[in-house]
Amino acid sequence: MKTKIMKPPEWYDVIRYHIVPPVFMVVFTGAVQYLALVGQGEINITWRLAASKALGNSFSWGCVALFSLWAILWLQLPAGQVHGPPTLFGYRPPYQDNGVLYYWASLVGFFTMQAMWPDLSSAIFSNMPELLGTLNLVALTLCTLLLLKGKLKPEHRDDRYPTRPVLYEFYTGLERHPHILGMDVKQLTNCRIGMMAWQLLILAFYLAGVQRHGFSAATLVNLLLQSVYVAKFFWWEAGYFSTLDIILDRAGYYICWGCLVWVPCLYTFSSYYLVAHPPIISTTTALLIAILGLFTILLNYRVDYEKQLFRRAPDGKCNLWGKPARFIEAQYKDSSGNVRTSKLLLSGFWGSARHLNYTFELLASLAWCLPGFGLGVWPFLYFNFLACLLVHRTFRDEEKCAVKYGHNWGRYCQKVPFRLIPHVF
Ligand SMILES: NC(=O)C1=CN([C@@H]2O[C@H](COP(=O)(O)OP(=O)(O)OC[C@H]3O[C@@H](n4cnc5c(N)ncnc54)[C@H](OP(=O)(O)O)[C@@H]3O)[C@@H](O)[C@H]2O)C=CC1
Ligand SMILES: CC(C)CCC[C@@H](C)[C@H]1CC[C@H]2C3=CC=C4C[C@@H](O)CC[C@]4(C)[C@H]3CC[C@]12C
Repeated sequence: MKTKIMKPPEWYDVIRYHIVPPVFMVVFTGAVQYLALVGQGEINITWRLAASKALGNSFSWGCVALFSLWAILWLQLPAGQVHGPPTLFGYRPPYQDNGVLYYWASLVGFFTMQAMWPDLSSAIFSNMPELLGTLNLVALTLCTLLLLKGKLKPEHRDDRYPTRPVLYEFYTGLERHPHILGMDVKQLTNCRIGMMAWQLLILAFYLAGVQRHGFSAATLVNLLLQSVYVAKFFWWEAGYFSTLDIILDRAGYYICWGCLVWVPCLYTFSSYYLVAHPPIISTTTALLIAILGLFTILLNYRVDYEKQLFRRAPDGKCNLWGKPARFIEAQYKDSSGNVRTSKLLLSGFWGSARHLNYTFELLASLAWCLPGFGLGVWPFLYFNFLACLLVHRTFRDEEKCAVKYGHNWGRYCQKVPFRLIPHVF
């Protein structure tokens, strides 16, 4: 059975290639400057006020330069290497395998600086609009360089695709595995800058909140849950190199600007908001939220781990939930037309729904937003964004699998009919 690919109507292409990218970029880039002011409790947000912060100041440029150099340094130091999955042309991208060490070293560095300058965290909070302005400028410059590099000096054959409107290319990016100064750009932007900025910013916001209002169990739970989640990311970093962001997405505005600006702004927003708007939930409620959050983070990790364990096991031979793993063998063709075989797991969590990792991810994010309960909709901004992102990503991922595996993907979907919630959706 062949998968029939329908050609979309012309108006759809006009919207997709000409309208969506510029509109999204203007809205998202502007939203960051707006949100930075909302989080600080600013009531009169005007264009003039937002624009006055958008160029940054000496503090923001200093912080961004120092932190970027630190992240770059860790990608230049001698370290072990891990490889991502081969591209259709057989290239296996190498990555530095020192994420856990980088995570702990960054925390030690931050605490040392905080001890030397006790006002550091409060200064980070107050200068957040300028910090995001600086990150915006740096990220937009990087995306421009990536576009030029992709046009003039692409590194791999797989990265060629038909020429599209330039703003579309700027938005999606051109190359999948570009290198600058010998570093893998996505490892730098996604893993080392975006994820570590998330950790350091929420820590700074927590300390700024304590300096303003004293200790609160709710803000501690908000910090702890996200810290466990981010630490888990660095522990699992090698697994991240097999995800859509790395194997499918190209390095452009969506991924690189997203990790350099959107993650520091939106992913940290629940913590940022709590600095100027102290939580009102009780300590007991905070404890219950902590238990819910830790449990869902663990489950999210477990789903990813089951796939990793299965894919690494020779011939897929491993035990899941006390029984030998069951699977479907699915053939696909690489770019040279060679038929290869992959395995789709039918046991454990992957036999209950096709994307249970997303469901637990969403519940975990709800847990760290809940300390802001009673303070309106803003503390839940990240949860709402993530719900849209993950539902969209479910369809994007399944489209990729349907094209790759053809009727075998259909067989898998028949055996595991639910996407996110068993027996519901
Ligand atoms: N906070 C955030 O913003 C986000 C967090 N995440 C998290 O990142 C992690 C990784 O997510 P992501 O990469 O999106 O997706 P997955 O880890 O779900 O990976 C999807 C891929 O796994 C393979 N696959 C699908 N079904 C099976 C199966 N039954 N058996 C074996 N392999 C299968 C397919 O790739 P193949 O071609 O190899 O077969 C598919 O493309 C998750 O924990 C997720 O929650 C994800 C997105 C956003
Ligand atoms: C243009 C923007 C509004 C959208 C930008 C989206 C990106 C910033 C995010 C898209 C997918 C996200 C991630 C995927 C998987 C991840 C693994 C997880 O364990 C940690 C988080 C993350 C790296 C996450 C980071 C943000 C995205 C790249």
